[in-house]
Amino acid sequence: QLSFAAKTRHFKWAVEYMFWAPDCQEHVVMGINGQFPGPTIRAKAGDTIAIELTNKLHTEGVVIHWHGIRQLGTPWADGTASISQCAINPGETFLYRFKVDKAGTYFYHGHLGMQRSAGLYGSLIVDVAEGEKEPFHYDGEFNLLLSDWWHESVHEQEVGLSSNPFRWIGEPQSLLINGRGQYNCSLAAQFSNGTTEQCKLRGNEQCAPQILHVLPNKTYRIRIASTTALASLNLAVANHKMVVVEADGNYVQPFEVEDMDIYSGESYSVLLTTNQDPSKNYWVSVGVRGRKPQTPQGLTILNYRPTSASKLPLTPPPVTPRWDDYNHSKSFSNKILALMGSPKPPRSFDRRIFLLNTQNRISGFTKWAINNVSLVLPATPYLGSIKFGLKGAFDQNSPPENFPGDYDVMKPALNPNSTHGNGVYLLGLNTTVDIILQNANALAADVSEIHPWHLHGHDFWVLGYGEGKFSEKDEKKLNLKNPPLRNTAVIFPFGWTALRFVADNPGAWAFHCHIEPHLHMGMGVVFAEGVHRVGRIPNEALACGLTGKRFLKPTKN
Ligand SMILES: O=C1O[C@H]([C@@H](O)CO)C(O)=C1O
Repeated sequence: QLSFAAKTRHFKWAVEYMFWAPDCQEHVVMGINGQFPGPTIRAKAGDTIAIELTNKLHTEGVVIHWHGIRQLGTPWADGTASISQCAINPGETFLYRFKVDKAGTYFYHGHLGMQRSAGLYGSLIVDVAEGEKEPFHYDGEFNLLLSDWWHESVHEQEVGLSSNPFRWIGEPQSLLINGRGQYNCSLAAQFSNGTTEQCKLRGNEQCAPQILHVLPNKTYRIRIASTTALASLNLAVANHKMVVVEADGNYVQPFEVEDMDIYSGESYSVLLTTNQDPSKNYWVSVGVRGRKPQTPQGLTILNYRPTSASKLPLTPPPVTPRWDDYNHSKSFSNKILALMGSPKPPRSFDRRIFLLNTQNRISGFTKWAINNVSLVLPATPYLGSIKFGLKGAFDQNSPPENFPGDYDVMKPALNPNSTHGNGVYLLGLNTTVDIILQNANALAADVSEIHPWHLHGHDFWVLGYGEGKFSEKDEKKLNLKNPPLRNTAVIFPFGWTALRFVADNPGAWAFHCHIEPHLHMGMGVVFAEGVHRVGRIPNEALACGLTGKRFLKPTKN
């Protein structure tokens, strides 16, 4: 007798600051239950996850977002401060209870201020339901959670970004693989002509690399997710090709690559076959793309058993493609197509919103704005204020659907001034929405940066990427046949990206650049749909701002 009953998986977590040495230098990180990164959650599709999260920080609130989980029917568990819930105060506990409905590689992270940059993250892996099969075979698996790390505290970073004159955070000191990097030494020092010392690690240090132990002639699934604050990354395994099979919890048409780009907020699964000389070990390298790299590669080793793991590879680590070789990045992104049989997008849209991304100034402060509105989150979370009709909670005017037709995206703005805002795009329930993300020149001439945009509560189809300003002639380039479903998609410098989704999940949802300092500087919008259909929101999610005042008063409902 087979039992297909889904389980509820219970966890008790405490979030706290602790001393840790992610890259061999001790600093303060945000940990969960004494671990950095936080514990890996493993569940099966259809399971319910129940996490009692206690805030053990001394002076600040906290929330956790379950990145890639759509929160169907539980929008209050999305973990976005000021959007889906009130921040959990020090000493308080909040219950995150939600269903993981779709197998895939996911992660979780803080979503208040820049707490993700402070190290509040971990992996969430959903296996196929009992009795179901993945559409590919593998003998074993690994999980790589990639991040970037600064020695300056996140508090200093936040204040710098919000100061006039502006203080940029600069490039990360280290890249971390599963929370481990090496700052003052390199595993591959012998191959560089620099002055970096060879790391002398025993293997039990917090910064010692996690070695991938494999057997010859097997196929391994490597799950890769990026929760970087800033860096776009490229991953390669020396001498080995990878076959991409999953992106953001959706199956893709398998394709082979020698290296892959991964942007903050994205996840992938690749298959790697151990068909190389088993008497050797091989580098796994992670390097910076899209910004001038000033950060050494993150490294670990693929170790063929029974070869000793301490035997270093005899050749240098793979060379990361040039940071500004965008053709290489575009070629990778354009290969990602939905696996045959995946859900197809509706043939047409009900509403198309153009979102122009610009870097701006507001009274001398440096900001990012969308259609000239830089997002400042309100004190009352949108989910509650919309549901209870508390009109004073945020600007009731809809934010702009478009930008001036004569805006030159190839040049710095003629007038870089912008305004703050907190309005919401109210979407008709079950309507099909197109988003054209339009990149532009930043404040400085000839500069346009990569921005990975992440949507909460939904997956979208990526209909295409293009150069310059989106125009009518681009319409026929859109892929309606087999576009991939994702929750994160990049806009390339001076380019556009077209997305389509169905607004079928009652709730209030963030849509934002996943670069942490950019979100801090206002680079996001909020969508809401069908909020009147949302069930009973837990009181703990409402205990602040105007909803707090309302429900602290004794009322009859
Ligand atoms: O938002 C940003 O600010 C800096 C730079 O534009 C100004 O210092 C940078 O590289 C960003 O991505």
